[in-house]
Amino acid sequence: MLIRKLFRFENAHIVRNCSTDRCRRSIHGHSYKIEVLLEAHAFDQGQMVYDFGLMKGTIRDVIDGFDHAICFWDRDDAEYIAWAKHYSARWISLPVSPSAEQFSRMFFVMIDAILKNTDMSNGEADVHLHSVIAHETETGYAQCFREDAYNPRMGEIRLTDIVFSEQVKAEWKDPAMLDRLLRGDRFVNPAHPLQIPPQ
Ligand SMILES: Nc1nc2c(c(=O)[nH]1)N=C([C@H](O)[C@H](O)COP(=O)(O)OP(=O)(O)OP(=O)(O)O)CN2
Repeated sequence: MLIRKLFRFENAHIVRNCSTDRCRRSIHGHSYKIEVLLEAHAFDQGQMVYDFGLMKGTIRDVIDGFDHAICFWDRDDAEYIAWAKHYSARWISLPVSPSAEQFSRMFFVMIDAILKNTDMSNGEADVHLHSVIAHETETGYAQCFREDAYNPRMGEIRLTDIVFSEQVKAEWKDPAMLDRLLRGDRFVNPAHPLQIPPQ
């Protein structure tokens, strides 16, 4: 079974080398919608694949890091990158170009790492990330599956190569969240007593 949670943010970019002239030479923004699809073949104790509320912790925080920020490919022109960093407190440097396709891959890699580093506390069985859909506009989206996220032919995305500005990190609920993720620290979901005992 699949479940899906939708997140939204506003973000600006240029996508170099693409066919659309407005897109490759002019800074423009999008109201992104990110769909996170989780899959499991058994339920937790609440008879859910994964409680939607649990996705409003670290997963929501990392996605919200992109809100009101400018994203640039770390191979872009050095002068442009310096300008973006100077004039925008919130910026993110990416190891790949900020196309919808690469956004979906990048979020897959980040959310996959978060879930793999999370200690489940409510009997979740085999919940895992199925795919991530990045809607760039009302009419265009990209969907990343596991085989896309780690496909070197699409460019390698290492967590260490996604660099968030100090302002972005300071606005996270846990400003050390990324460092903790990179160190492999565990994220622990809250435990709670059951109202109805299991059969
Ligand atoms: N496959 C992709 N194609 C394009 C991407 C992309 O990320 N992946 N990105 C762009 C631009 O960012 C552009 O702003 C969005 O393109 P488009 O869908 O053509 O935007 P419109 O606002 O013109 O959409 P309409 O709904 O058709 O008016 C270009 N291509």
